[in-house]
Amino acid sequence: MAVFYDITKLPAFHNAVITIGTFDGVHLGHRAILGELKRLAAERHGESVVLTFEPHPRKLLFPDQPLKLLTPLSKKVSLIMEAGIQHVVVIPFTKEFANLSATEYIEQFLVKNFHPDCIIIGYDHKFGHDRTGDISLLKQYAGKCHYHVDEIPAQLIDAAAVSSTKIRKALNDGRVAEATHMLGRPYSVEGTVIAGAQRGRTIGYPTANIRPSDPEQLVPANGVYAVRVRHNETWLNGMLNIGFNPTVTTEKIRHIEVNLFDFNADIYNETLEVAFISRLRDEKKFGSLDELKQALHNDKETATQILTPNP
Ligand SMILES: Cc1cc2nc3c(=O)[nH]c(=O)nc-3n(C[C@H](O)[C@H](O)[C@H](O)COP(=O)(O)O)c2cc1C
Ligand SMILES: Nc1ncnc2c1ncn2[C@@H]1O[C@H](COP(=O)(O)OP(=O)(O)O)[C@@H](O)[C@H]1O
Repeated sequence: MAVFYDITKLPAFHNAVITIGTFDGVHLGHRAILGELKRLAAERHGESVVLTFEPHPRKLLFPDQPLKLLTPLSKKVSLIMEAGIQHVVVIPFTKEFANLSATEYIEQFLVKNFHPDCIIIGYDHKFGHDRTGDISLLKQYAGKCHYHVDEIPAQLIDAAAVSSTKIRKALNDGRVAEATHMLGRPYSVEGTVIAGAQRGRTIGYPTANIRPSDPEQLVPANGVYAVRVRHNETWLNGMLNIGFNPTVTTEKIRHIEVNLFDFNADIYNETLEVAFISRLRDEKKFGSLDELKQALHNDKETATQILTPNP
């Protein structure tokens, strides 16, 4: 099992069964493809290999359109590995790479580097300069280049009814439970605990301020959420606010802060992973600190109900 970042230093894979994609989010649609890759690799006595791109192609092709991602590269790689794939190759998505014609992509990139036994791709996958390559071109070259093509049919991809874009939209609207359904796991963001204004403890709700480790990762819509939080190897329940804390400040600085239940420790500079379970409400400007405290009390009750498994 290994991750390769340098395409000039690849081992000779044995009967490589490969698939290619950006896989942002490693959602249920991606998982269907990874499952097929695993199954075919076993059937053909080959090694399973996922080729993925970094940076995300849209960042290079459309630099003016901001794009926040669902999974930082390290998370994406570990999710693919956890799905049981043997090798992940990270391909630098450069201008030069994007400019390969569809036939160069097949012969100079895929065949020369991987000598694939089998290539698995979705029925609608496009590749090469201007995305002119498709599955029929790949099939045309199969005999000459000694590989098989395995097509993931529309039913399998569409059955998942999932796309990275749909998940980004759901999260940007705060619909985190819908994101969970499409991802097959709760959406999560990892970050470091930084110092805040130290007001939280004075109102009885200390809140760890989180700075995401990857500034390119999507942070869900402003609002209050029930969350599970990983601190080292332990998962804790908590409630989290994303927003501008309008009750206590007029500064337009977006904060992400979490109050952990049944927890009391100084965790400045430590790493937390926040998994978004349920949206509770919008952030509000309350008339007083007492009203804010009352709201936090209610949020804690609601979050506890949501996060506690029914007996
Ligand atoms: C679950 C939760 C919900 C919150 N909801 C609001 C809110 O609706 N409006 C608001 O102004 N601040 C809200 N806050 C933020 C508090 O204003 C903030 O935690 C407090 O001022 C402490 O800030 P500090 O950690 O920077 O000291 C919320 C915080 C949490 C943890
Ligand atoms: N239950 C808890 N939930 C969140 N943070 C806690 C908790 N107990 C202790 N802490 C610590 O207190 C800090 C938050 O206190 P707070 O007064 O809100 O200060 P700050 O404004 O610097 O975040 C956290 O960063 C963490 O180190």
